[in-house]
Parts: sequence; structure tokens; C-alpha cells
Amino acid sequence: MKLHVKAPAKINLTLDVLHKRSDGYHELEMVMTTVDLADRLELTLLEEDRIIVHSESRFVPSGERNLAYQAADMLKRELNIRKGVEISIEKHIPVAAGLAGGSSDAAAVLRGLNKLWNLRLSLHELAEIGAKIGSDVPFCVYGGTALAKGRGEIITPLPPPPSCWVILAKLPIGVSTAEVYENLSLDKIEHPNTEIMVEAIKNNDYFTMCQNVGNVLENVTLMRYPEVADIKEDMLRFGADAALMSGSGPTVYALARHDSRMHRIYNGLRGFCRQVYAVRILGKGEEWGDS
Ligand SMILES: C[C@](O)(CO)[C@H](O)COP(=O)(O)OP(=O)(O)OC[C@H]1O[C@@H](n2ccc(N)nc2=O)[C@H](O)[C@@H]1O
Ligand SMILES: Nc1ncnc2c1ncn2[C@@H]1O[C@H](COP(=O)(O)OP(=O)(O)OP(=O)(O)O)[C@@H](O)[C@H]1O
Repeated sequence: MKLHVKAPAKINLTLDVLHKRSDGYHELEMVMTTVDLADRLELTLLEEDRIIVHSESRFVPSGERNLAYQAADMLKRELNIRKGVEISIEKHIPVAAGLAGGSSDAAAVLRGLNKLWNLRLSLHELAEIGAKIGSDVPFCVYGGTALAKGRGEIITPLPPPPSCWVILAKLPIGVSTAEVYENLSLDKIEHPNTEIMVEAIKNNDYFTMCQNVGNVLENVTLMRYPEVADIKEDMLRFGADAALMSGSGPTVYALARHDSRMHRIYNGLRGFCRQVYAVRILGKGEEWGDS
């Protein structure tokens, strides 16, 4: 028995850090949404008690270090399952890019195995198990658009944001999320207004959404890699309605409402950045296209 699962990338419309916690994590408030750039996973049921993960991408770790492996393993241990699975990952989301690619693969495995192993767990239960793998996994279990709090695992679903193009640009730099959080100066933060962003989404107000994107991790990564700041500047010069870094970076994205503006930004960036993608916001959860 085989199952195909889609694992979409996420972008941060906002990312705010409130304080550093005693467990070493940062208390967050952020608005995230999934976009139509996705990995594809094939899950094959194994009767033997074994997890196999492979991918043709040379950037993805094999075996136990892969978050998809960790998701299957966590589910087996939590529920004492004796079945196995072979997971094949077709990687499309750039790795270590701020787009939660690994977390989304893990979430897709949780959703997929819920069906393949006939577990009947709710999304809430899958998200709770996902939180033990990584902070972004619970959001990826739900997909769509959400306000995330805590270390990222407390999820409040939101309606889809106003429809628009998202042009993503990823320079060939791999960023360590832990290092970015470590280098954040909490006293120098300019906080985005999460409440206004949530209202803008609820009111389907594209321009208020564009005016209020903000990510406090941006300064850390942009200071370290000025070439990422240059790409963001270029996006605005080519006519983006908004431009922002996603997660801990280095991917930056531009928002554009009209096709002509999207083409101008996409073609302008393609001249000097190899990994550029023009995609739509997926917005709604449960649009994974699993089969
Ligand atoms: C930047 C974001 O992608 C925004 O959605 C997430 O905060 C990161 O999510 P993630 O990659 O799933 O993060 P995890 O694998 O849980 O943590 C990686 C490292 O990031 C730091 N980290 C992560 C989340 C958080 N709320 N505070 C932190 O300080 C910790 O040093 C942690 O060791
Ligand atoms: N299935 C996977 N796909 C991609 N990376 C994986 C996977 N499993 C483990 N990893 C490891 O996880 C690390 C982070 O990769 P990922 O692409 O998830 O980063 P990210 O987009 O910055 O994540 P986030 O936005 O959640 O911080 C990489 O160093 C990679 O080696």
C-alpha cells in the first residue's frame, strides 16, 4: 500500500520574539502561511518493523538525522506501533532556507502515517507529537494560515490571507536557526504589530497586510549576509508591495498582487539569483493534495 503526501513550504508574514525563556527557547508570536512550493513524499507500508528514508537530494540527511525519519520513529514510539514504512522524499523546497522544509516533511509523514497505519489521531494530537520533533512541525501539521505562539507550537488557525503572488529568492547560503536566535539582541528589537496583521488577514485587507510584514530575526541574518539585504532592496526596486525575510533566512520573499509585477520581480531577480520561485499563497489548511 502506497500514499503520496504533499509537504508545502511556509513563509512568515510576521515573526516577533517576546523574551528568552528559561529552557533556552525564545517566546514567539508569529503569523505564518503555506505557499505552493512543496516537497512530495511517497510512503510505502512495510509489514516489517523498520523505517527507511531516502531522497535524491544531496542536501538532505539520510537515516535518523532526517526529520521525516524522526517523525515516523516518534509516532512508533508514542503509540507502540510495530509496523514499518519506506519514505521517499522528492525535494523541491530549498534546504536550511527559513521555509521549514524539513519540518513540513516531518508533518507530512505524521499526516500520511495516520492514514497508512490507520491511527485515527486528530490534527491536534499529531501536532502535539510533532512539537517533540521541532518548533515548526505543529504549524506544518495544520498548514494553511495561523498565529503561532509559545516556542511556535501553540497554533490558532486563521482564514487565508488576501490572494497574491509570492516571489521567493534563496541565495546559496545555509543559515543555522540556533545561531540566528543566539545572535539576536533582545534590547534592540523593533517589534512587528501581530494584532494588526491578524486583523488585516481577517478583513482580507491586502495593503494593510503588506504594510505590516515584519521579522525581528531579519537584522541578524541581513547584517551577517549583506547580499541578502541587497536582494530585498532589489525586490522593492522591482515593484514589490512588500519584501521580507522568512524565518531565520536566508530566503527573502516579495509580495505582488498583479501578474505583470510578479513577472518584473521574477525576471529581475533571475539575472543574479539561481533559486527564484514565483508561487501562490495556499492560505487554507487541508489543501495538501494527499492521495
Ligand atoms: C525560525 C522559525 O522557523 C520560525 O518559524 C522557527 O522558530 C524555528 O523552528 P525550528 O527550525 O523547527 O526550530 P527547532 O528545531 O525547534 O529549534 C532549533 C533551534 O532554534 C532555537 N529556537 C527555536 C525556536 C524558538 N522558539 N526559540 C529558539 O530559540 C533554539 O536554539 C533551537 O535549538
Ligand atoms: N527532510 C529534510 N529536509 C530538509 N532538511 C532536513 C530534513 N531532515 C533533516 N534536515 C536537516 O534540517 C536542517 C534544517 O533544514 P530545513 O530545510 O528544515 O531548514 P529551515 O527551512 O531553515 O527550517 P526552519 O524554517 O524550520 O528553521 C538542515 O540542516 C538539514 O540537514
